[in-house]
Amino acid sequence: MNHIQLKNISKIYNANSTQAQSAMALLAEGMDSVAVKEQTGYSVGLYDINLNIKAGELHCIMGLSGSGKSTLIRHLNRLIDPTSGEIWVNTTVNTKTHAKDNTQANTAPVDESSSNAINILELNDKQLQHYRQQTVSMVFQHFGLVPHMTVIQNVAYGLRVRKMSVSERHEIARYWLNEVGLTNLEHSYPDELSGGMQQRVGLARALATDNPILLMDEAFSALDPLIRAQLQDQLLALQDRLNKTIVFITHDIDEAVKVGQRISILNGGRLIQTGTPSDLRHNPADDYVEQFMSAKA
Ligand SMILES: Nc1ncnc2c1ncn2[C@@H]1O[C@H](COP(=O)(O)OP(=O)(O)OP(=O)(O)O)[C@@H](O)[C@H]1O
Repeated sequence: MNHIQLKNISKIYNANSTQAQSAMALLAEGMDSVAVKEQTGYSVGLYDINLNIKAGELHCIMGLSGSGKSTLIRHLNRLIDPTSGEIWVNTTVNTKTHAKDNTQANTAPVDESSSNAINILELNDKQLQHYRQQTVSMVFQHFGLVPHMTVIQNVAYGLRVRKMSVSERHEIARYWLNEVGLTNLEHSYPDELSGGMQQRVGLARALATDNPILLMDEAFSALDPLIRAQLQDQLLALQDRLNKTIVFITHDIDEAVKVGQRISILNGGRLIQTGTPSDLRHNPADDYVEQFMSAKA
C-alpha cells in the first residue's frame, strides 16, 4: 500500500562525502543538528529518515522552521538529492481522472516489495524528466505562476509537453479551473488576482497534469486565515474524489490536524513521530510532539 518510501535518507548541506560522514557519525551518537553545525560547520537538512507514505493518503509533514520540511519534500521530486539513502516510488499507482467524463480509474496500489517501485535516485535525466511530468506535481507557497501567461495558459502549461493540441489542453485546464472554483477568469493575468485566487490557479495547474503524487510546500501559508480555511476545505473535498497521494508541508499544527490523515513530525532534521492526529495526541513520542499537540487551538 505504500506509494513512497524513504529509506535512511540523510542530507548534509555543502559537505563532501568525507565531511558528511563525520557529521553523520556525530548525529549517530545522538548529537543534535545545532551542535553538529557548531562543531563541523555543516548544516543538517535531514538525518536517517525512514518514512512510508501510503497510496491515496494526505500526509502532512510538520515541524518548526529549520526542522527539515522543505528539504524532505524537495527530495521527492529530486530538486534536492540526499547525501545517503534511497527513495522508492511505486509508479503503478494510478489515480487518473478524466477531465471530460470525470470517471476515475484507481488501480490498486502494489506494496513496497513490488518490482514496480523505482529508486528515483537512479533515474537518468530523461527518466527524471518523465517522472516529473507523469508522476509528481508541486504546489508552491508563493504560487509560482508565470506572470506573462494568462490563467488558462498557466494551468495548461504542464500539458504542453504532452503534445496535446491547444484546444485539448485548454479544455482540461478549464475543467480544473472550474473544479477549484475559478470560472470566467481564464484570460486574466496572475497579478490581476488575489493571493487566494492565484493559489487556486496553482492548484488547478498541479491537478491538470493528473499526476498521482501532489507535493504541497506550505501551499496555504501565505494566505489570510479565512481564505486559507476555504482552500483547506476545497482540498479535502477534491481529495475525497481524487484519492491522490498528497504530501503537505505545514508549520501549523491546526492545519496539519485538519487536513492530514497522518502527520510526520520533524525536529532538527530527525523524524520524531508519524501517526494519525489521534496517535500524536494520545501517545506523543516526546515533549516536542506533546507541546505541538497541546498548542492546537
Ligand atoms: N541550501 C542550503 N544550504 C545550507 N543549509 C541549508 C540549505 N537549505 C536548508 N538548509 C538548512 O537545513 C535545515 C533544514 O532546512 P529546511 O528549509 O528544510 O527546514 P524547514 O523546516 O522547511 O524550515 P522553514 O519552515 O523555515 O522553511 C536548516 O538548518 C537550514 O538552515
